[in-house]
Amino acid sequence: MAYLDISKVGISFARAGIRTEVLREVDLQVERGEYVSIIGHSGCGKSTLLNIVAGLLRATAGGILLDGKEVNAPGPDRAVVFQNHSLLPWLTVRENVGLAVDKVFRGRKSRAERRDWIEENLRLVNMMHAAEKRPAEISGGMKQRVGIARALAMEPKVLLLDEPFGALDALTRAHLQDQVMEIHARLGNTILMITHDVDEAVLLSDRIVMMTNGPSATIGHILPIPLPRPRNRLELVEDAASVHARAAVLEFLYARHAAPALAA
Ligand SMILES: Nc1ncnc2c1ncn2[C@@H]1O[C@H](COP(=O)(O)OP(=O)(O)OP(=O)(O)O)[C@@H](O)[C@H]1O
Repeated sequence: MAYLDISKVGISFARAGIRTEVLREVDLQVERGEYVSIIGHSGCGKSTLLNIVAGLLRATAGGILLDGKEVNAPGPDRAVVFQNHSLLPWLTVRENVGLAVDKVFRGRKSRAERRDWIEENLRLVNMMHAAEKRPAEISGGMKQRVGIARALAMEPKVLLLDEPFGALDALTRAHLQDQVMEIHARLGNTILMITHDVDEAVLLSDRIVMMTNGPSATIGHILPIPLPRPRNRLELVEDAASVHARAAVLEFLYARHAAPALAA
């Protein structure tokens, strides 16, 4: 059985007496250590799917198993990083990460071990130099790095990234993508990431999951990205397999499943 097994998941919402089916029969198996991206037009249900995996929403059909255990509530085995950082503004960078570490490891690690663990994770994202700063005193990219450190510090079984680089400028985004690639290479995390960015999906993923448009969205196609790692963004620009993968995703999104407004 796959490490993360999303099986025939569906969800519908009722509003003013009308039921809308957002997702139908979503089937996805993710192996341990795999980096899987989900791409699809705005509103198709990507965040809804991620929130179901996070346990923040309950599927109305199907189910999810993580490492053989049913997912039906949020838990520290699934850490989420959102597009807009969710750091507590009154705490320092170190305290923000510390809060998560204390929650997960109190009773299992001593105070000194927890302090070292916080530092190790801040070092992993190159944020030790700003450990005593508060979120308002650091840049958007730095805040996302702290969010990633906080998520990694929980040692989740799966890291859920909801457009983690979406609000950043292009250069900061590239820098952070490289950092996440390095961390993934070093730690072997299992990652499920939502993105709108085709190049980002090709650069980072082992597989790209392409969603059809909603309502009743589902997985239209899953594209393996057979590029060797470590990957280098400059080399990929002219790499035939990379160019081919990019074209396949663009074709899916803009020819076969154009956004409703574009298709009209
Ligand atoms: N709690 C809810 N109640 C009612 N409708 C909801 C709820 N959550 C999501 N939806 C609807 O589900 C659909 C999918 O939303 P979702 O945010 O998952 O899409 P998305 O693909 O992540 O979009 P984007 O790329 O713009 O972030 C939308 O039509 C949204 O209005």
